[in-house]
Amino acid sequence: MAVQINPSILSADFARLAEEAKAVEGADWLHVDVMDNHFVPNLTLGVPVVESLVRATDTPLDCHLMIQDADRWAPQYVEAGASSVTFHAEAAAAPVRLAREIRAKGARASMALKPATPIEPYEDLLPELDMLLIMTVEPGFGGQAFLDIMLPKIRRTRELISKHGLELWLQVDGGVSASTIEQCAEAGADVFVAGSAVYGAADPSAAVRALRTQAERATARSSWACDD
Ligand SMILES: O=C(CO)[C@H](O)[C@H](O)COP(=O)(O)O
Ligand SMILES: [Fe+2]
Repeated sequence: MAVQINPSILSADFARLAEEAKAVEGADWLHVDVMDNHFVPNLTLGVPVVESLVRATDTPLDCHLMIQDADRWAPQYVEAGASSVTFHAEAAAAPVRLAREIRAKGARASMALKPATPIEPYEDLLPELDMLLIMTVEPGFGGQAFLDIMLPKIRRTRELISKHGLELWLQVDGGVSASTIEQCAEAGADVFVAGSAVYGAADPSAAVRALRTQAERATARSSWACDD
């Protein structure tokens, strides 16, 4: 699968969301961080803003729900027009049922793991998912330092994906930048969320292109991609 770069609008100017979304057209997806001030200690946006963003950009929306009661809310983000919906494993009472509901409503189903949540208990669920998100910071805020202690979990997840012959995408989110994206790609990630590294740059589109080039080069020299 080709490398994908997903700018996170968490680091954009929320008073100019439509313009900020257009500033990264050419990216694969627009990553939208939904926070409820319960699952994480921060509050961002909800369904009405997602509906407006869908109308404001041609880039498909990758909604990352950092909210409690994911079983109740995630389907509403599909109805709002999100093309991919990620719920947290820690916030879903019935993750298999929820993933099936998201797919049945027409979006890609994705599950996220906080840094302290291991992948191993979820091995049998992987075929139910289109993407697995490994958080490389504690969720809640942009601009945090990348947790390189997550690299072994990325490697183990890539091994499970290969072992089961799955098409599952492996996303990393948090502290992904020019300094860290190559380690993530070499470990096995193929979808990269970048907030501050894109919106903090003078030219966000150029930052997306530069990150893509770095990730493609790192993937090409990685052992996991060569094994395919
Ligand atoms: O989910 C998130 C935080 O919980 C964000 O997507 C993430 O932190 C992006 O910001 P940055 O690239 O600046 O770390
Ligand atoms: Fe995110």
